[in-house]
Amino acid sequence: MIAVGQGFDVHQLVEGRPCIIGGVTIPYEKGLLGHSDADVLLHTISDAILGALALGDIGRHFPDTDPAYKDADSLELLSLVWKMALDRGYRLGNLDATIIAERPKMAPYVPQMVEIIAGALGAKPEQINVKATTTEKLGFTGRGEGIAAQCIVCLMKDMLSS
Ligand SMILES: Nc1ccn([C@@H]2O[C@H](COP(=O)(O)O)[C@@H](O)[C@H]2O)c(=O)n1
Ligand SMILES: C[C@@]1(CO)OP(=O)(O)OP(=O)(O)OC[C@H]1O
Repeated sequence: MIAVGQGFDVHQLVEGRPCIIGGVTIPYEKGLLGHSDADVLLHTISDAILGALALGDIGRHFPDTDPAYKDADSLELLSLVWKMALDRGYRLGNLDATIIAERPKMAPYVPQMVEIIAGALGAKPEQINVKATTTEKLGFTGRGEGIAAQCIVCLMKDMLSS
């Protein structure tokens, strides 16, 4: 059986916060604002996995009103989400994600992001694609007010498992 899911997330860029994307702390003058560490890429991947499992979204499982998730490490949240997939007998087929940001430049950090995501999902780097695009200075991403990310995942399980 194959299950696909998609995710989309946005976080505002502000001064005085670290810029953590795909588990990598990127040197930049601003960082992403959120209840957690605001890792927009790991959030969209988590949402895509939850989508494939028909389990809602990360806000449902880790509410932003719960102090337990204040400054939470999104890699830990992704690991909890991935356990939900494993518990249901799924493994990763592949994952394709896009970071939408005018700045900072993501390309130098993408290989490290892929390694981190593959590690969290027990996958090979070949199963993970992370890419980035600007919006040619248009819109909130183009003005550098925020960063968006989207993702699609394909999960697979043996027809004999429930
Ligand atoms: N924040 C970003 C945005 C883009 N890139 C890389 O630059 C290439 C060109 O981007 P365009 O928006 O002009 O298509 C793109 O292919 C990305 O590899 C980046 O590293 N960081
Ligand atoms: C990740 C959570 C954790 O409380 O908080 P935020 O960092 O605000 O991120 P968001 O993308 O709004 O998702 C909601 C929450 O699950």
